[in-house]
Amino acid sequence: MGLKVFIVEDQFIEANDLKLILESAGHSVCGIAKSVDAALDLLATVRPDIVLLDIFLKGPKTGIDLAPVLSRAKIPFIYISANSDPATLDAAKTTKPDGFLVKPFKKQDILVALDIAIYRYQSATGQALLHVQPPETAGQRKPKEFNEIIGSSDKLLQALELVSQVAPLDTTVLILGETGVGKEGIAKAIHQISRRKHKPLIKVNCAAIPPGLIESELFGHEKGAFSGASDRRIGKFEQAQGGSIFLDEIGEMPLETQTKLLRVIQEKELERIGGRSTIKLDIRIIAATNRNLYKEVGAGKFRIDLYYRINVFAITLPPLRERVDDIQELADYFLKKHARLSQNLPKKIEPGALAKLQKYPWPGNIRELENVIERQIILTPSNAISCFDLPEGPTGLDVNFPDPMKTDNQKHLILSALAKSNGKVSGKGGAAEILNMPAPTLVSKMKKLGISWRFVSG
Ligand SMILES: Nc1ncnc2c1ncn2[C@@H]1O[C@H](COP(=O)(O)OP(=O)(O)OP(=O)(O)O)[C@@H](O)[C@H]1O
Repeated sequence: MGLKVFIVEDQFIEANDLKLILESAGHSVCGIAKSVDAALDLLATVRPDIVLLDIFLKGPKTGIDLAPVLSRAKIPFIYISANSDPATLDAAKTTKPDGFLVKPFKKQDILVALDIAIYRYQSATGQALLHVQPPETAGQRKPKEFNEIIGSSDKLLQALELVSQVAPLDTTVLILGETGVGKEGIAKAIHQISRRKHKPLIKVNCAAIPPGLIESELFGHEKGAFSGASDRRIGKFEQAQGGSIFLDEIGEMPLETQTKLLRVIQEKELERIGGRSTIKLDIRIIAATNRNLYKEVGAGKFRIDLYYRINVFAITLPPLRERVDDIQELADYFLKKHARLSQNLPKKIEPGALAKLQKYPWPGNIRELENVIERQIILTPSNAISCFDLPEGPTGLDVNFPDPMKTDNQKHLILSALAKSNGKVSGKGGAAEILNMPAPTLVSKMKKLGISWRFVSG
């Protein structure tokens, strides 16, 4: 059974397009209004399940003026707007919408936004609209696409159910969860289940790229785009052509880059830095963060329009302390994995030691569990592990201290910065400034990585 949708939109063609999209998906449209006053008149006679609400309308009042009326009547609503001016978006945000779509949008964006809005609304109010089934997990078995994701707790299966629903579509997915919960594994699974699986999945760790280089990393540059750009560089978005891009730690992206990213996502095209031609993109975006992006929006660190673009379909992965049922399976998996790597027989964990693992709060989640097990294997000469040496309180282990240079491609990043600074290491415009690190640290990293002084001009 479909939803009863009410449309508030002053453009006839757009309202009609929306109607066709909704009806083709089995929903019904119980009214269309061009102004707030017309909407109020009609809403006195019909009770929709949800309202699609344009911001700028005919007459003096805006969709933002109608929002509190809808909230009081307990009718969920999604803003649909072409307007991304910050003051309007901020005002819209304070009305707590159930979704936000930025025009232009695709049919699938609308349908997914409706499902999510209703699902969120039902979870928040407990008021069932009956049309959307929350994922069922009782007694359910894990699909084989998730063989590499260990665990079978209800909370994990609920998240995997959402993954199965969204993966085959081209919808943007936002994966949320604390550090080490397995967000990257989920991004890989989404790509693998999608029609894009034979094309690349390109990962970008937004926290690991120095702010001065992030744009050329993402969007590429032409030869001569800036001093030191001696070759054309194809950015990560282009490398992902036909496939998916995984924007990890998206909450760390500098505001200026967010503006460009929003454009790329909206227009589905980009220009390399210094380039004149426009390159059409066919990519699926998967983003992840361990931050509360909504709070970042409030603090002015994340653009609200990008937030809604990215947050089309969010999947939250539970922390390990809420998946106690999975700890034994995960521990056995890591025991076998490390036995295989060291060509030994796996050790067993005694019940008392397992109980200790199950009581620990795991601030670093699965990554921390794997580290603890690996360490204990080394420290235990016998075949059975009878005890784990775990810190009493939260360990601080793996808690957000992103080291901008902790990447496999340090050398590449340093060389790119040197190319951009024309070989200058310290001072204004120098590589150290671009990389946002003290010059002596950079010099010592260069020595370690064998980057020759020959390269450096001053
Ligand atoms: N369900 C799982 N089964 C097996 N291994 C897992 C599972 N989830 C995570 N891991 C392992 O735990 C480690 C951390 O996972 P991952 O890097 O995906 O976490 P993350 O949420 O992306 O962390 P961060 O926010 O720090 O980037 C990886 O080594 C991964 O292989």
